[in-house]
Amino acid sequence: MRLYLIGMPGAGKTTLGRALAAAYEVPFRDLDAEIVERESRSVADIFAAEGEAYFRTREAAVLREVVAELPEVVLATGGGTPCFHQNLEVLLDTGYTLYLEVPVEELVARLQRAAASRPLLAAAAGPAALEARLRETLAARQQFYSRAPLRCTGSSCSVAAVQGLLHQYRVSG
Ligand SMILES: Nc1ncnc2c1ncn2[C@@H]1O[C@H](COP(=O)(O)OP(=O)(O)O)[C@@H](O)[C@H]1O
Ligand SMILES: O=C(O)C1=C[C@@H](OP(=O)(O)O)[C@@H](O)[C@H](O)C1
Ligand SMILES: [Mg+2]
Repeated sequence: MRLYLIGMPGAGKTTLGRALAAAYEVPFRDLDAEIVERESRSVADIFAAEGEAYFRTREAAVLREVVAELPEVVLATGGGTPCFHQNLEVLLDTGYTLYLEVPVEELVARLQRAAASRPLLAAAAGPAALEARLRETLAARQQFYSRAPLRCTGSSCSVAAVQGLLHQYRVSG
C-alpha cells in the first residue's frame, strides 16, 4: 500500500503521516526531507539559492524516485507537490491520496511559529498577513487538492479516522 498525504502547509501531513506509517507498519517518507537529504541543504536554503522553479523540478524528480523505490510507503508530500509537474497524476495513479483539509484559522495558529522555515510563507509578517497568504494559496490549490479520492477535515484527521476511511474506500472499490 502507498498512502499519500496532501494539503496546505500546517495541515499535519508530516505529523499524521508518521503516525499512520507506524500504525500500518510501513516505511514513512517525508518528501521535503528526501529533497533536503539529496541536496544537503534546507528547503529554505534551496529556495533562497536556486528559486522555486528549481525546487519544483527536484521535488518532481524525488517524488518519482520514492514511488519507484517503495511499493509500500506513507508519504507526506509538500504543500505544493500536487500542483506542479503532473505530480498529482503520479499520486493518483500509484496509491491512495488523502487530502487533509484544515481551516485556514487553524493553519494560522499552527504556523505562526513555524512559518520562518517555510519559504513561501516567511515573508508574511504577522497573523493577518499570514492568513491572507494562506487564503490566496489555498484558493489557487483547491482545484488540485479536491481531486484526492480521500479527504478528512479539521479535527477528524486522526489515525483511527483515516484507517476507517481507507478501509471503507478499499472495500467499496
Ligand atoms: N492534528 C494536529 N493538531 C494540532 N497541531 C498539529 C496537528 N498536526 C500537526 N500539528 C502541528 O502543526 C505544525 C505543522 O505540522 P506538520 O505535520 O509539519 O504539517 P505539514 O507537514 O502539513 O506542513 C506542527 O507544529 C505540528 O506540531
Ligand atoms: O506549500 C508549499 O509550496 C511548500 C510547502 C512545504 O512543505 P509543507 O507543506 O510540509 O510545509 C515545502 O515543500 C516548501 O516549503 C513549499
Ligand atoms: Mg511537512
